[in-house]
Amino acid sequence: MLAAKDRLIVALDVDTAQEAEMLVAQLQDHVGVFKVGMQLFNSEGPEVLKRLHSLGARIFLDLKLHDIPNTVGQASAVLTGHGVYMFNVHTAGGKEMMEAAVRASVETASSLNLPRPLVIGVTVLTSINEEILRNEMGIDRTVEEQVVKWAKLAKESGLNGVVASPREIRVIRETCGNDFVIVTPGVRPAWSAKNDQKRVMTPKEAVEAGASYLVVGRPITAANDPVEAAKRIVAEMEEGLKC
Ligand SMILES: O=c1ccn([C@@H]2O[C@H](COP(=O)(O)O)[C@@H](O)[C@H]2O)c(=O)[nH]1
Repeated sequence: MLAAKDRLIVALDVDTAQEAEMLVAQLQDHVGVFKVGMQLFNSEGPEVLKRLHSLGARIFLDLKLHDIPNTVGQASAVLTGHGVYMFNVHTAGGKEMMEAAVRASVETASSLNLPRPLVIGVTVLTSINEEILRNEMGIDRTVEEQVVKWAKLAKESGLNGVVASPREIRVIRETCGNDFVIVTPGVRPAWSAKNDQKRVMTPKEAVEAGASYLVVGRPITAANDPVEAAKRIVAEMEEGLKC
């Protein structure tokens, strides 16, 4: 079983490689994975991955690919070639698109002799609630129903797991089993602000519910003392693992 620390993914939502490197240097003894998302990647390009890898960071590349199958397949091959630990696509892109991502990733990892990255499907973003789903997006299902529908499709398409809010973890586990990876943002300790996250739970609750990995950004990176914040979150996760 993964230790609490190894389940914590810190979102490096900063503009520069220098800021990201400082966070990695401070936090790498306290967390398992660092997430490079569209802000840092679009600002610094793939070079930032090399820089963070050279510090020993394990990277979740969160670019949420969503396009036609051929384009996503080709892009997945490129992302796999960067040697990342995990990357993601939108489940809303459909089965053919997800299968193309998995196929390209498996083939590229094998031809470059790299470990195969985890390919993860984003379901309903954690900033979306029932009202937004229905009134703005025109989806006539509950958030939970929609998340489960997409999680099943991700599993059928060969993905390793999904991104979902902590609130849907139990039902995804029941539907997709214990080996399915559940990566969960929308994690907020009682002592931090919710910001734009709508479907949240505490670190202890998310781990208790069965999360594989927790993604936490601002509660750590915007804290006065990021190391102390990460340690508090890991301690809360450890409580959850005991239950
Ligand atoms: O549904 C999703 C998918 C991705 N994210 C990403 O996770 C982090 C969360 O950061 P916080 O500062 O802890 O809110 C961020 O990089 C998002 O892009 C998500 O929040 N929800």
